[in-house]
Amino acid sequence: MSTFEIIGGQPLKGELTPQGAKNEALQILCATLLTDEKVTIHNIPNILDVNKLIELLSDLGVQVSQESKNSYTFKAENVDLEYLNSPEFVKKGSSLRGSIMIIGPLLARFGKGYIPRPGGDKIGRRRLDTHFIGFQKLGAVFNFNQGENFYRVEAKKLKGTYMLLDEASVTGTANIIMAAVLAEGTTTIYNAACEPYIQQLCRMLISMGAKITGVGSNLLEIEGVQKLGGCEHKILPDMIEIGSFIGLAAMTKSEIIIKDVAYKELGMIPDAFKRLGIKMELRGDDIFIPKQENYEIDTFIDGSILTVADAPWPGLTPDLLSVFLVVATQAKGSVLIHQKMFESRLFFTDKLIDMGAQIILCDPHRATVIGLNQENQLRPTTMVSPDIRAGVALLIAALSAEGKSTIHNIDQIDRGYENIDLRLNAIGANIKRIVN
Ligand SMILES: CC(=O)N[C@H]1[C@@H](OP(=O)(O)OP(=O)(O)OC[C@H]2O[C@@H](n3ccc(=O)[nH]c3=O)[C@H](O)[C@@H]2O)O[C@H](CO)[C@@H](O)[C@@H]1O
Ligand SMILES: C=C(OP(=O)(O)O)C(=O)O
Repeated sequence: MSTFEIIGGQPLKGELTPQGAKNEALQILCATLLTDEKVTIHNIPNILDVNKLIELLSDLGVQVSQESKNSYTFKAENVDLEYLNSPEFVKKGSSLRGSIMIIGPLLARFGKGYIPRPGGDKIGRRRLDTHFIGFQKLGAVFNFNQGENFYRVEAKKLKGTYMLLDEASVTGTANIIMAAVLAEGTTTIYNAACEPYIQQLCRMLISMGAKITGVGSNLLEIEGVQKLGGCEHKILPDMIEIGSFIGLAAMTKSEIIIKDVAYKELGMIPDAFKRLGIKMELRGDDIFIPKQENYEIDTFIDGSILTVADAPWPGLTPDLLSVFLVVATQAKGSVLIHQKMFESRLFFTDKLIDMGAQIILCDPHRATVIGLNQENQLRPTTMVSPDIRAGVALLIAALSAEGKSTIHNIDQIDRGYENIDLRLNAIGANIKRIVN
């Protein structure tokens, strides 16, 4: 387990360019399994989870070639389905969440898809029912071996149908879309997730020859086709990373320009930060965050305490609530952070309390933050990164705290943030990576 040693308390200044979006990349990479033709993907982030998935595809027989730093080609001409029965697959497949999305494409193209229980953040219950109920509705037979923790779906032929998803699951929707594009007839998915990740997946599939309407809405109609062809696709900038940088700038009183953010894909993220009092300016497609000595949390119109809560897109993404929480600790005013989707994502607040933050963890889903208005800085400390977003929130806290903090288990951060130490050091941070 590697560690970051951070000397915090200094403002940063400069430009940051967001990496390609982790959660889009995981979907797009799985979609390369849908064709035997060449697929070129640009702006792939160089992060742990994505690299693990690329390795898994390669183990499955996909020809992978890295064309430049962030561009790869994939050709799934000779997929080795036997690999799905190997112990190596069980080990690798279970090490990340995104691997679950190989099932839809494999089922659609080869009639079977297997996966061990996937990994990802331990942030509460993370059920997969939506995925498998969807496959069953398309005609697949589902089998879950509880002892082995192994999921299997098989189908001679998938048939389009109407389905109302039991929840707007992001990876579930992606998986079902990828199965339905090669099914016979029309599939209608209602209560579909519609994050930019899903929209991008649909755009990619359409460019491969799929017939999908309703992109961007929660009602998708997919007319199955016999075969998909190759394509070229560019991954959007990572909106979670952009949000993390906005929070970092405010908390550390830094002037930061975030380059090429694809602003119109950010949904309500910028406005949610503005309600915490963070000033920003859109310059072309860059976000300029000025140095701010203080920022004041808005109230609701009737004067009651603001709530920042997650919701399925176009609501606020749950992946940024940890960052909102840490940023609120130095704001003027109070806010209720309500993490509705996951029940174990707020426990890291203990560490912030140790650092001097005023937080009441009301229950596993809700934390009230009473901002310190930059009057008392957080104290440095030693901590362990519990999950990817709490990890980055703790990194932001450490960069704001004067003195030396240590964060262990930074693999959790590396899962989703490309060379975060080097990129932040380039604009004035002091982060040392200690590889154990
Ligand atoms: C690899 C990947 O893309 N991971 C993302 C994906 O995970 P993932 O696709 O696994 O998450 P899901 O969308 O399936 O669900 C996330 C959680 O929210 C709950 N839920 C979901 C929908 C809903 O309408 N109501 C509800 O309560 C689910 O029960 C679950 O506990 O989406 C999550 C929700 O945006 C993000 O946190 C993850 O970063
Ligand atoms: C929870 C996340 O990732 P994963 O779904 O891969 O665990 C995340 O990206 O915030």
